[in-house]
Amino acid sequence: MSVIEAQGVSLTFQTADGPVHALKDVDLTIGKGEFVSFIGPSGCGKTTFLRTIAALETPTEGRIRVNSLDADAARRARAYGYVFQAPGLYPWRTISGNISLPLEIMGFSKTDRTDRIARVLDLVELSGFGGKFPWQLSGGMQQRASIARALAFDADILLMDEPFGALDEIVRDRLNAALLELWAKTGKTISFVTHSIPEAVYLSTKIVVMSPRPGRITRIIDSTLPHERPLEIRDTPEFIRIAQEVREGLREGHSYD
Ligand SMILES: Nc1ncnc2c1ncn2[C@@H]1O[C@H](COP(=O)(O)OP(=O)(O)OP(=O)(O)O)[C@@H](O)[C@H]1O
Repeated sequence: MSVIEAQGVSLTFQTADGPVHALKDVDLTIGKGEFVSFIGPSGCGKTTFLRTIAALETPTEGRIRVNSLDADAARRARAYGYVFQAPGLYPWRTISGNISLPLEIMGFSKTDRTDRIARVLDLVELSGFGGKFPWQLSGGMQQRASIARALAFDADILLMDEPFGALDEIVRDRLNAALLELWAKTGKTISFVTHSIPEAVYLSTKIVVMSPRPGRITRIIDSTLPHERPLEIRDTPEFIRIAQEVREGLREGHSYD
């Protein structure tokens, strides 16, 4: 069953310096429970594509369907949680208070909010930190809190825009493993933007390689790795082969010329 469907999506920004072709003829189907990573150099349209799925941008051509709804209707139906590059937590609210905010806006009852906050804090292994303020937590913990916030209203889709890009490699490794565990536990469909080849290969069931000017898909790679992935899987020949395929895809798009 397809959860996200893009058909012939193009998006051109009109700027003072002329048109910028952020997306060109993007066709993609994401099935239920898939973990799809978008990889490509700066400016290839990864963020724009995620924002288009979330109805934060409107395609110039083509169409997007999310859970069989158009992108606007899906946004109103709260079909997904969105995790941004920076945690974006309000410093004057505790971690629980930050997770609670969207739930308050959506009109969840106090009891329901308390239950949901406890459940998502547990999912991201932050139980016991709900009463802390963001500045009392490390960068990795803050990013986990922002994931908890996106999970709290239990949408079955998670859109993640390079959530671990600013973190050091050790923390990132841990969060990658935690995210896979969470994905296995919840069965959510995840769209994930990254610049990192190992991160894309480690996490994904499908890797979408993109290239800039105009932003387009150059290759879609279905992962042959098993769903169960200890971090050591990164040293296996199969992992290295898929990473090589991603690298070739990037080169094909002349991304690093
Ligand atoms: N609101 C906007 N107005 C004009 N141009 C824009 C706008 N948003 C994005 N762009 C341009 O569209 C292109 C795609 O940008 P986008 O941010 O989607 O790329 P990206 O692959 O996510 O890059 P990065 O990896 O640096 O985040 C870029 O050339 C960018 O400058």
